[in-house]
Amino acid sequence: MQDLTIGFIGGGNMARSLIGGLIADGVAAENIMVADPDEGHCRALTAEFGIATRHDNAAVASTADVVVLAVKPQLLHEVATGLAELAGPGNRLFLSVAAGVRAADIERWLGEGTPLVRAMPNTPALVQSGATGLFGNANTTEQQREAAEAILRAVGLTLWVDEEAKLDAITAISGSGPAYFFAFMEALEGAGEKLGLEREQARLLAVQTAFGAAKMALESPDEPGTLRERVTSPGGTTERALEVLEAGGMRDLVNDATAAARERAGELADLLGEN
Ligand SMILES: NC(=O)C1=CN([C@@H]2O[C@H](COP(=O)(O)OP(=O)(O)OC[C@H]3O[C@@H](n4cnc5c(N)ncnc54)[C@H](O)[C@@H]3O)[C@@H](O)[C@H]2O)C=CC1
Ligand SMILES: O=C(O)[C@@H]1CCC=N1
Repeated sequence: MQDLTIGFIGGGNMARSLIGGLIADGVAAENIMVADPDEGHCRALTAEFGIATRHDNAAVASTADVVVLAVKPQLLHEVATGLAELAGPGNRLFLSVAAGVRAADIERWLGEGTPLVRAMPNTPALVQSGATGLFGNANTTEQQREAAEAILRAVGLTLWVDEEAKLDAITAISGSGPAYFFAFMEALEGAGEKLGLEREQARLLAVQTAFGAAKMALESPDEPGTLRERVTSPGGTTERALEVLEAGGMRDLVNDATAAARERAGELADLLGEN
């Protein structure tokens, strides 16, 4: 992994998160390059991580062992067809992080036989606490799968799926998931303010509590349900609050929200796969 050269096509939020995590994990800045038409994004990445940036996708892809496709799903067709000369059977590995674009479509755009891994990471990769689902097409070698996994493992947890459709579920749970937890933190911060705390105090308490709960849930042998029960004294304050959340349909809401996200991933795949 340390010797791999990694070329990012697109240097936005997700690329920045992955690059930050890779650098923090000890990958040399010389082994990472980014192509992005946005001068501001390029300058910011060079200033923050000391990596080289270009405006030319092919120039970056041609020097990379692994090409990470990190543009918006709607741009992937144009970007992939522009890199077709650098792809193909037995050639470098392409690693797409785009939500809702199927491996078969990306392979068709790059060229049949191209080794391709589809990944669904999330932005906590920036602080090496990401969660990524991975799916490799039939053209990938064991070594290439290991390379893809090593890149994503450097920034958090990785998990392979044997059916590509499961990536859409992963998108709904952990790809989009950080936004749900941030939204909950925002809500808790606002609620704290309404209850008379300073905004800053409420934010700190909300964020630290989310962190503490996540750390406990990760480190404890007990399930989240058991940890929840331990906070909930019979006849106490937590019980009263949870009753309100349950009565408001919290679980149904979470089911509906994640089903909607998964459906959107499928819609995007159908729409973008028409190209
Ligand atoms: N943001 C997130 O939490 C996650 C995003 N993803 C996926 O990552 C991909 C990128 O998303 P974000 O980073 O959020 O978007 P973004 O908009 O922050 O970044 C996209 C970057 O691509 C650049 N770009 C535009 N046209 C280009 C071209 N022709 N060639 C090269 N670069 C070009 C833009 O200037 C921008 O810097 C998407 O496909 C998304 O589905 C996946 C998991 C999580
Ligand atoms: O919202 C999106 O479409 C992307 C994919 C997962 C997180 N962000």
